[in-house]
Amino acid sequence: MKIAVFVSGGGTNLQNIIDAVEDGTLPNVEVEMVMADRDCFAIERSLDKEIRTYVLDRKTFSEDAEHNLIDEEIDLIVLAGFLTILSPEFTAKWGSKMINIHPSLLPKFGGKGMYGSKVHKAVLEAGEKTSGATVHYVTAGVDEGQIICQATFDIEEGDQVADLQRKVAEVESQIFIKAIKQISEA
Ligand SMILES: Nc1nc2c(c(=O)[nH]1)N[C@@H](CN(C=O)c1ccc(C(=O)N[C@@H](CCC(=O)O)C(=O)O)cc1)CN2
Ligand SMILES: NCC(=O)N[C@@H]1O[C@H](COP(=O)([O-])[O-])[C@@H](O)[C@H]1O
Repeated sequence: MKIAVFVSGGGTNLQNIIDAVEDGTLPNVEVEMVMADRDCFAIERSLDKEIRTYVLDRKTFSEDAEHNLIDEEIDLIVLAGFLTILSPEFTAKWGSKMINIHPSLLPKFGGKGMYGSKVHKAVLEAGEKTSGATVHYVTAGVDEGQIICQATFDIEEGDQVADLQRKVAEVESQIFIKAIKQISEA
């Protein structure tokens, strides 16, 4: 299964995918290309593994990404810490072959404006006792696609944003690889 990974940030989830391919956890997955919507450390992680890497303008990302995908026979697009909202045209074409990981238990704490540490801040301010991560298909509406899998963790007394970021990263690594593996074996 040939995948394209879209990134915007540190690339922790991209690295988890690269590592899972290399260690045999994802035996029939190949990371064909990485596309970034800004300069970010995920690009370094991609170039380090000599993966074809594009850095696109976020204002025209959907159109430019579509151009790069033509004739590549990509089986799955994976949004890994990706922060640009994709066009309705792009999601209509790729939605059934495109997944995203979100750092909350959707449908809570999702949608436009809810990304990165903003999510964890909102979860803490709401007084939630648990949080987690969600893998879902991607539709025109932000974070509204069919949920594929979720993982939860307890929020402990005194937890701050950094604690939730750490706990989310642990569960994201588990469920993202699990979801990609399930799709690759379907
Ligand atoms: N059409 C879709 N595009 C994207 C989806 C989706 O479900 N449908 N998921 C997001 C990922 N995401 C949460 O998981 C998410 C990403 C970004 C935002 C957001 O509010 N972005 C800001 C800009 C932030 C920046 O560029 O620094 C904004 O658009 O104002 C919310 C949720 C990926 N794309
Ligand atoms: N709504 C999108 C969003 O908030 N994505 C989140 O960005 C973080 C960094 O990802 P990365 O380290 O893989 O770049 C991850 O926690 C991911 O869930």
